[in-house]
Amino acid sequence: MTLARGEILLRVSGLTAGYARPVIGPLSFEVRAGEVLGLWGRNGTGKSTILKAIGHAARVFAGRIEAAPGLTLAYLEQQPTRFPRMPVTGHELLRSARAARTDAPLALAAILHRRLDRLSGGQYQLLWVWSALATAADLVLLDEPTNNLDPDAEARLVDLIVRPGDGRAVLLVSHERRFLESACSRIVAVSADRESGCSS
Ligand SMILES: Nc1ncnc2c1ncn2[C@@H]1O[C@H](COP(=O)(O)OP(=O)(O)OP(=O)(O)O)[C@@H](O)[C@H]1O
Repeated sequence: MTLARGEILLRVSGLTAGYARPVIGPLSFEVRAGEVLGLWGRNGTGKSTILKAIGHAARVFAGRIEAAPGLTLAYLEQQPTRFPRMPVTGHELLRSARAARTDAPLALAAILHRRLDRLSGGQYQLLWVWSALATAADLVLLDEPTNNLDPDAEARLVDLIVRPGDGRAVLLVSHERRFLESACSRIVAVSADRESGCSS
């Protein structure tokens, strides 16, 4: 898909989402090409549920999620499963994720030849996030990508996310306001109070 900067890629209107019962909403926001949008809220407010609803893994009770025609998504769930003890390397992970970008930052490039089950939690997390960012997806959904990261690694994560791209967008979920302020061009606050929805 050819992306024009500022074009709306995803529009969420009056969304109420959940599982057996609604847990979040109503809320509305849009994601535009080229932006990094953050969804901020306290633990348990329903941030992950919003991403799951976008990824068709949670139920939509009301409202709409509209994607631009042909939009491709990459979705990284919270707390990625560690690979089992197998001789799978970072290079192989990127190949299986169909990573299109070859400009991995040096710190990551240096560990790509190593087995995934021998990386530290932080190294693994950065590589895992890069495996989504390096795809050709138009919109990358990242759920709590700071898991396992110390402040230095968190700064490297911000560098990965804000790298100049080709118009694709990132939608980030986190309870860490400071991290979102470093990484995002815009932040939407999500409230657990289902009457108050959200605000930019
Ligand atoms: N699969 C599920 N089935 C039923 N309820 C769920 C399910 N997953 C999450 N919930 C509930 O939905 C509510 C919102 O959870 P969600 O994970 O979306 O919040 P969150 O804001 O992402 O939280 P955190 O910051 O702690 O990750 C919680 O009350 C949670 O218990």
